[in-house]
Amino acid sequence: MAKEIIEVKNLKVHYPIRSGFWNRITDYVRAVDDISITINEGETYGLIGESGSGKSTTGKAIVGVEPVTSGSIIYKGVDITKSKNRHRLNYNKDVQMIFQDSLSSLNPRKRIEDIIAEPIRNFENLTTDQERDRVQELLDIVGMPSDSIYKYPHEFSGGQRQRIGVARAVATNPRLVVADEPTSALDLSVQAQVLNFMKHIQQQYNIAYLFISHDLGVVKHMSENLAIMHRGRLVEIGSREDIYQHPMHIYTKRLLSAIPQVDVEHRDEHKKHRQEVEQEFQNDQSKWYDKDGRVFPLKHVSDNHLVALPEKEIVEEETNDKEGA
Ligand SMILES: Nc1ncnc2c1ncn2[C@@H]1O[C@H](COP(=O)(O)OP(=O)(O)OP(=O)(O)O)[C@@H](O)[C@H]1O
Repeated sequence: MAKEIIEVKNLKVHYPIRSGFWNRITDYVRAVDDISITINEGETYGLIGESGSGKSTTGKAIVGVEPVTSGSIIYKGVDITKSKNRHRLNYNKDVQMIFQDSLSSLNPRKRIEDIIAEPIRNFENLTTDQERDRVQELLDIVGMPSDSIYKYPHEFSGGQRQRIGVARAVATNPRLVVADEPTSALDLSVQAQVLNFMKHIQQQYNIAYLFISHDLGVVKHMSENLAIMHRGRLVEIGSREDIYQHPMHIYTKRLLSAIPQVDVEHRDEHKKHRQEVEQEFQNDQSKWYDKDGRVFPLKHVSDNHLVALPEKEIVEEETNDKEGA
């Protein structure tokens, strides 16, 4: 059975909105609103949703760079949102992040050697020679030439910088890497290369990824499990098969229909399907949200497949399944 590495329970990150003469809090942006996910050792867990759905905030809260409003993040049996002691220190070593924009996330004034060595220096006491060997080894793992250590981030292409970002993220030998849209700024062909070597590193070092993306197409062959996020909430959670073969929420179906079609023969058919799904999504919004305009809580449709629909809809889905069987 898969061993879990991290359990996020009822996570909320709310930002106050202030207004008026006294600058009082009048409302909150519910960037993350009651999210629960479990990531297993060595797996890729896809967190998917459109811009503004709360994916990055979830990722940053897990890494610990965004304050949590409520909820818990359990690592090795400890809630790290409450623990500031040595458990927390190990957590900072074991959980790392890769960012979308490698140009702004890598310090432009530092050489690659220092960029990659920085996280190692925070947690280990290596001699200069040991440290250089380690950096060389990491560069080798991500397929970068050894003389890269003397260079600066602007001397590399986007794809190469992303490799350097990955080398930095895995430098401390982490158990979980939160990868926030790591390929979305790259050309398609480079995207595939980066995904391939991320997969390769994962297998070699048994790293789990929380892979954040707006595109269900990108994570299709990477993720064992996926969570679909919308308006700060989860609308569907399931295995790769659940999400790609049996999507239940209209929002998941909409994201699936947005995957670009390479198959020229079926392009018109795909376009028509996309329009139908979009129409369904727009037509009956009241069906997908509660009276306050919020996404419904998740409910089980099978052991690991959960969907955010009103009770009535789920019963109908189950009945249909039985009828079809
Ligand atoms: N520091 C902040 N203060 C106030 N609101 C914020 C803050 N950070 C994020 N938000 C809001 O929270 C919501 C979720 O943002 P978030 O960046 O997590 O979404 P996202 O799904 O990652 O989108 P994108 O891919 O565009 O980054 C958005 O409405 C955003 O404007």
